Amino acid sequence: MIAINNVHKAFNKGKANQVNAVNGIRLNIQSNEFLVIVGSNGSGKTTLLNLVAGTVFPDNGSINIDGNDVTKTPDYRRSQWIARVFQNPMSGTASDLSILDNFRLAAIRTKAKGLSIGVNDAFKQQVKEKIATLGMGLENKIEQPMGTLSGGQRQALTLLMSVMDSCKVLLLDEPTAALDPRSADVVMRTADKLITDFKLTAILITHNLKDAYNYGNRIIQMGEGAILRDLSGEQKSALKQNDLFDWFG
Ligand SMILES: Nc1ncnc2c1ncn2[C@@H]1O[C@H](COP(=O)(O)OP(=O)(O)OP(=O)(O)O)[C@@H](O)[C@H]1O
Repeated sequence: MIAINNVHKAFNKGKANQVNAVNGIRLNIQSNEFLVIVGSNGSGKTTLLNLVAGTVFPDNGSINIDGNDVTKTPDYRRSQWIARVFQNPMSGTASDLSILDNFRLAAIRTKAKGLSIGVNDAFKQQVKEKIATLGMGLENKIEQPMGTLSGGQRQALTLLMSVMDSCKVLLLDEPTAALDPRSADVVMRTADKLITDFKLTAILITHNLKDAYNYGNRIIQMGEGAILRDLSGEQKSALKQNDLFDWFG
């Protein structure tokens, strides 16, 4: 689904403060793979995600998504394949608008899966049914402004709106970093369920080693712009949580 072929990305190129953020990475991510990326601060995780999303272009190498060479394709044109959820729960939705209106906007923007656009009761009912699948009781609050919800509730709705798009790839950049542990737990479980239900290919960046252990079917550790470890399937299942802590020893 995603092929990253010998990709390099340096910042401040040719200057004394040049940083080789991504340093010749080769990575093939299969359809339905849920890849977790861990690594120390500054190891290049977000830059790698930005390269996949198209907000940053590589200096060399190529990137393919779903069989298309997207190396020079800007992010807004990659959104036909890719949805992205950021750390900040405020970044994905409009605070002053109701939950319903946020879904209406998302439906207009993306021709969201399973939603026919309109102001009628049928649309409202469809939104309620989608939101009910989160199991958070938010289907009874759809007239409430988004800004009145907690960060966790908002992040769960952002996730739902993102994946209802026709996307095949979900990028999660520390989606729970701003949340309390309980909300973080709800959001991660929601993400996991949506990834399974919508058969998505997903990449999660996290500093939470418990989440890195519990979620995903492949894990890579990055260091200095390179992949230090890459474990998938049974190798990941065989990992102990302490092994992950040892990686950062
Ligand atoms: N736009 C930029 N301009 C200059 N340097 C940058 C830019 N973006 C990233 N870098 C540098 O590239 C390196 C990798 O940064 P990146 O954000 O990808 O790391 P990260 O692993 O996601 O870190 P963290 O865990 O702290 O979020 C860092 O040294 C960072 O300072």
